[in-house]
Amino acid sequence: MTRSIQLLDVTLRDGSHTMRHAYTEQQVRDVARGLGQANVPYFEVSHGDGLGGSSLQYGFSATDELQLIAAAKEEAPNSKIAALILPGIGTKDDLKAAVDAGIQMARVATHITEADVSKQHIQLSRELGLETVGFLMMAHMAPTTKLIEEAKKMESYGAEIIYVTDSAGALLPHEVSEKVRALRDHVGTKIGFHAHNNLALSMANTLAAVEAGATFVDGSLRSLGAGSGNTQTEVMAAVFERMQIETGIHLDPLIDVANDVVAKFMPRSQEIDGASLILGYAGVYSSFLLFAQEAAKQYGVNEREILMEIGNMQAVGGQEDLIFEVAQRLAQGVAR
Ligand SMILES: CC[C@H](O)CC(=O)C(=O)O
Ligand SMILES: [Mn+2]
Repeated sequence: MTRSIQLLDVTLRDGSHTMRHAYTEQQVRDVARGLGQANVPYFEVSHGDGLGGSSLQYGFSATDELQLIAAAKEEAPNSKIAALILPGIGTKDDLKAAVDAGIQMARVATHITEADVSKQHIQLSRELGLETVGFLMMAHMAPTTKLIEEAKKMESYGAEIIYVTDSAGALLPHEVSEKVRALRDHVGTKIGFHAHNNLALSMANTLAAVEAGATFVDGSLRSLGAGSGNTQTEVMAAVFERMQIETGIHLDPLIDVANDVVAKFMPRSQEIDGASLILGYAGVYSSFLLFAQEAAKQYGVNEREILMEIGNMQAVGGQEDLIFEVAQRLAQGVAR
């Protein structure tokens, strides 16, 4: 029997962190057109922190995300466009507006232990006729039993796909296998996996997820995403083709858009440098990287020390302010 996988590209959302939320409409059009030509089934467009993320706390978007979603839809009418939404950041009105702009999938994201807050957004997403994902972030921070408990809540609210999201790029392949297999055995939804490459494990972890039963996997072109980026979409498509796993994707135009479009505007190539390695090692949210670098510069302290301390504190998304507090304390030589 031929196996098939749905590939979801997050260049135009997770990549937005690395682009400092400054995607132009033209860049989005060019990437979306390429993804459409390559027959990529799903791709995500929005501020890096999801709908409504444009703010002082997370960074203002240079271009309104609804305008970017509408432009992407025009360029890739046959791909399904997803938007991420975090309850507490994106409102129900943001979700309705995104539907008018052209999304067909909502990915409702919460911290791994906080699925309760996704109820209203998941229910609304279903009412709006969207394909609905529960996106459990920072999956390394909870034992598998807790993951199952939280996933079951999302399933009961109406989620059709539940993601194990390795936001920090901290999971090891055997841990991914265990988590995905447990979901497969205990939850009735489809299962997805989202990786970050901070420990150079994103591809290995993605394959572990697929072998354990995930049928949705995320990637970004040239790995353009937070921290060291995500599993590289075009590489993943090539690997799946070699494994005779059906994705429906045309490899050549995908490689073209990665190299002729994305590589031309990305601020730097996605490598694992000292700081991004520490994200994975210490279990820190990948989108904290640029904040830590900024704080290190501002207070004249070492960015790796900040990230190690943030990892020890088990900081979670929404606690970006802590990064600056830690930097200030380190500059003053004050221990926690
Ligand atoms: C909400 C921000 C975050 O970037 C979502 C995500 O992609 C992750 O947790 O990895
Ligand atoms: Mn991510």
